Amino acid sequence: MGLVQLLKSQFLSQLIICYVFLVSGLIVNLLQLCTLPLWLVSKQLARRINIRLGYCISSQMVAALEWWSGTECTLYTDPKSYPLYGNENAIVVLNHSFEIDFLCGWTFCERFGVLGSSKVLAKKELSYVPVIGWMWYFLEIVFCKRKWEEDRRTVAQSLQNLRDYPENYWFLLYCEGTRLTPKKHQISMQVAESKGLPKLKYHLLPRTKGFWVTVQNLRGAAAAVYDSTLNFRNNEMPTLLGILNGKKYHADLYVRYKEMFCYDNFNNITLSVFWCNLLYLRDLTSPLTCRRIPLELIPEDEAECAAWLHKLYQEKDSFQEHYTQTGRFPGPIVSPPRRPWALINWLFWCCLLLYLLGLLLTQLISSGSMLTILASLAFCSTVSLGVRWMIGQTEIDRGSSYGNKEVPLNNN
Ligand SMILES: CC/C=C\C/C=C\C/C=C\C/C=C\C/C=C\C/C=C\CCC(=O)SCCNC(=O)CCNC(=O)[C@H](O)C(C)(C)COP(=O)(O)OP(=O)(O)OC[C@H]1O[C@@H](n2cnc3c(N)ncnc32)[C@H](O)[C@@H]1OP(=O)(O)O
Ligand SMILES: CCCCCCCCCCCCCCCCCC(=O)OC[C@@H](O)COP(=O)(O)O
Repeated sequence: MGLVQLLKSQFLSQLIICYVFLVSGLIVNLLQLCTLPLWLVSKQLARRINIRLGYCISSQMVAALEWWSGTECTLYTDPKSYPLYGNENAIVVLNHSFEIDFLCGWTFCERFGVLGSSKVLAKKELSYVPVIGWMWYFLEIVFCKRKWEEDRRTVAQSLQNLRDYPENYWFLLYCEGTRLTPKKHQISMQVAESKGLPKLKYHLLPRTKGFWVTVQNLRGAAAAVYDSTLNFRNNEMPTLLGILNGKKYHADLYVRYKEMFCYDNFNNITLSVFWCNLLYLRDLTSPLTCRRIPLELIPEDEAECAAWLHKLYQEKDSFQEHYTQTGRFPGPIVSPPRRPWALINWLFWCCLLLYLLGLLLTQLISSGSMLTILASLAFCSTVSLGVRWMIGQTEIDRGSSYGNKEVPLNNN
């Protein structure tokens, strides 16, 4: 083990990273709170400021992945769709199998310049997590209780609010609704069987209502769906603690781009693909090629949209099978390079907060008061326990019981 690796694995280094993240995060949360009156005066300006404040927090986690752990992220996609990424609003559909899949998603957001503005349909419980959850409140993240009777109205309303968002964003949807575990997989395949759907090997059965409501409410605001499939090399199951330990992983992300909708109803679909190319790609040399999926191609009818999504997941499953067999996704690699901004932001907060910590410690030691020193130690322990609890939110073993309950087999 080299000296740098040894340094990264030390508890003290990790404690410092967590301290900087937590304190800077709380400062940013406070600044976000201060923007509240501005919402009444200029909503768009308040949103733009919050995008930048949010970036200060989320980019620290991206910096930890890219610069501390040195994790590499490879993108497999269509070079012709590539210039659109980050320059249009899009709905991203991603598999939910890994503890740090959200962080890899963030990394791609960072590389395409949409990190501060990126959105997600997140479970309500995450809104209570200090720093990240509180930041999300100001970034107008859409929360759901995973109870459709309650969500159908609130989710639609929150999505409507995003229609006039001032900067480009990616809206992330984990249609599986929860992380993959063997038990959840087994139960969801029972549901698939009861619905007469083919079984999936690598995914849970997607929940279709969130996807339908998102597509319906973002029509005209988002241009496309980026169907993304993530995997890690060497069958690794990366963790946030691994990242903090400086462990390097290699993520592969496939964003599909095939002319996959040209088969069912040749005449109509061919025509719409042609118009989509005209509208979005301005490339008429190959009118049958549907690169990323334009929103116009997704059925408006709820049942048809659900069937469309189920088919998409069957195809996602085949991409994972391809990855398992060959160790790569289909298509060319067009990886965007990491940018320095996340690192610069991180170094800024490190310098500022370590300087302040140094001042505080000097004062503490020179005061010589045992009570103050003990109180400070107790405070530090509480902070580390708090951060450990936050990290626990990303751990699959500590995940929710959603999708764990057996359902009657005759459920149609
Ligand atoms: C170029 C680069 C491209 C890409 C880069 C990649 C990504 C970057 C993009 C953006 C990054 C942005 C942010 C990332 C940061 C952080 C994110 C972190 C975490 C947040 C993630 C979460 O919190 S996931 C959990 C919350 N989200 C969801 O649940 C979404 C999916 N769920 C739904 O859509 C649901 O439908 C719902 C939530 C809207 C409602 O749920 P509810 O349970 O009430 O209803 P359902 O309809 O789903 O359930 C009833 C139906 O389901 C059937 N059923 C029952 N049991 C099961 C089962 N075990 N499995 C499947 N289906 C089941 C049941 O039969 C009912 O069927 P119906 O036929 O009646 O529908
Ligand atoms: C600079 C680096 C500092 C790192 C140290 C600080 C760590 C702080 C950790 C913040 C944690 C907040 C993470 C929110 C994202 C969690 C993503 C996630 O995966 O959520 C799970 C849900 O999708 C589904 O839940 P389940 O039903 O599977 O249960």
